[in-house]
Amino acid sequence: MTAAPHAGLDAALLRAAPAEYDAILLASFGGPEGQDDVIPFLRNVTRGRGIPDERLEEVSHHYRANGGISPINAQNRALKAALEAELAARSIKLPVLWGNRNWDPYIPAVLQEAYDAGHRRLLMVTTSAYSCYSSDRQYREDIGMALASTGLDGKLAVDKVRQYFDHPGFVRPFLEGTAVSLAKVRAELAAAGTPEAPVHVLFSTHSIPTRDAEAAGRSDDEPRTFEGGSAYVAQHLAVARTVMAAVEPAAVEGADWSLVYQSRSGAPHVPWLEPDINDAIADLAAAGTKGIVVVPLGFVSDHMEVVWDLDTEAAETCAELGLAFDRAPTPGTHPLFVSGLVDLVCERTVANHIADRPAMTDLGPWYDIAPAGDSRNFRGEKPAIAEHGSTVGLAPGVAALSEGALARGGSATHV
Ligand SMILES: CC1=C(CCC(=O)O)c2cc3nc(cc4[nH]c(cc5[nH]c(cc1n2)c(C)c5CCC(=O)O)c(CCC(=O)O)c4C)C(CCC(=O)O)=C3C
Ligand SMILES: [Fe+2]
Repeated sequence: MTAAPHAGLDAALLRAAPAEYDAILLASFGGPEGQDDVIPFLRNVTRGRGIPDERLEEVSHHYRANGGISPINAQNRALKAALEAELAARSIKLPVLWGNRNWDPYIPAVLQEAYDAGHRRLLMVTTSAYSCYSSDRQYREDIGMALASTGLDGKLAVDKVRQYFDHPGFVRPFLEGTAVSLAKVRAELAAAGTPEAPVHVLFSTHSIPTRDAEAAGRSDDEPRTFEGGSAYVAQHLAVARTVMAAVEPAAVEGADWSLVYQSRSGAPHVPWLEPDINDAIADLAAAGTKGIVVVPLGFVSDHMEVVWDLDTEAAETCAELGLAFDRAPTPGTHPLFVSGLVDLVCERTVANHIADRPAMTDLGPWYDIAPAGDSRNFRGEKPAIAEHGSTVGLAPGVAALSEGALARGGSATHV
């Protein structure tokens, strides 16, 4: 047992009492499904920033090269089906609705359909595990804005499960995958006659602006310092360490590891998290590393960021430098991940309630209700659900998340 996270706040305020939900909302990013969708999709992603289509065309090359198709929607359809099967196997009668932030089926339409079908209280599960604006608050704002644009605020309640970066259902598939990838790279080096050659594990996640990282997982009322300067970095470091500690000692022997970043965009003068994975690979090669295992720790499925930036670009960097390379799988529809997501739902439900809140790092279990101001939106704050003191997305009769809606919702277990 370790100190409770968010020691400066009453931890009970960040735990939601179990409630009676009538559907699960699987919320994701969305992606284009053909060449004609690419520019409209990118306009959605960069909405409100006035980026000209010519500039959008420049960032579209990975979609263009793949027939204009992102793998992400197919992966979410598969995840939805897997969740439905797991719920049915446990006799949990909650339908799974699917909605995206940037492509059809769009979240506002899905909320309207849910309401028209008689649903009144949804529990959102996102395809995003860590804390930062893009992976947490932006989803909560998009629900807030959708409730406003549909006029459903006060009629349809939407809550959200905690960020699950250190839930065993998310971590264990990486643990398995890292061991397998290490064995493959070792075998390749052995076949080349250099079984003792140094191998390095690169845990890779999405780079974000440094300012966004620093605002992640904290509020102005609760100044708190994190390893690496932010909750976003600290969460990744803690999970990476957990994975390395759990992988077979023989497999990790002689293998060092580090956290690296990928998929940077934005203006060059704005600082983002570094080092970039390709720079890190070049530095490691110069220092004598002969094999690279890439673990896409920041991602839930093998979407475009993974298949392009890792399987294409990082793999090419390794090939050019003569390094052995293997990329571990993302959780995708791994049975442990699917059942872990259902467990996260059951933490919040009255029926089939699970009181245990497992977490594999000292940082978790992360909160159900974000502290006020958490993961700030520097482009202008919007109303967000699942935030302490917010009145958006609440069930009728619930005054505010700072009052009667909250109670200590079970106990934390570090596993
Ligand atoms: C932290 C994070 C995640 C992980 C958490 C999560 O999963 O949510 C994530 C996921 C994803 N990002 C994706 C795609 C894009 N992200 C962009 C732009 C940006 N992402 C950012 C951050 C993140 N992004 C940021 C700080 C920007 C800069 C602009 C801005 O401040 O918004 C752009 C615009 C063009 C460009 O700038 O390159 C695109 C097209 C897709 C779909 C992939 C597919 O189609 O398979 C997915 C899953
Ligand atoms: Fe992104």
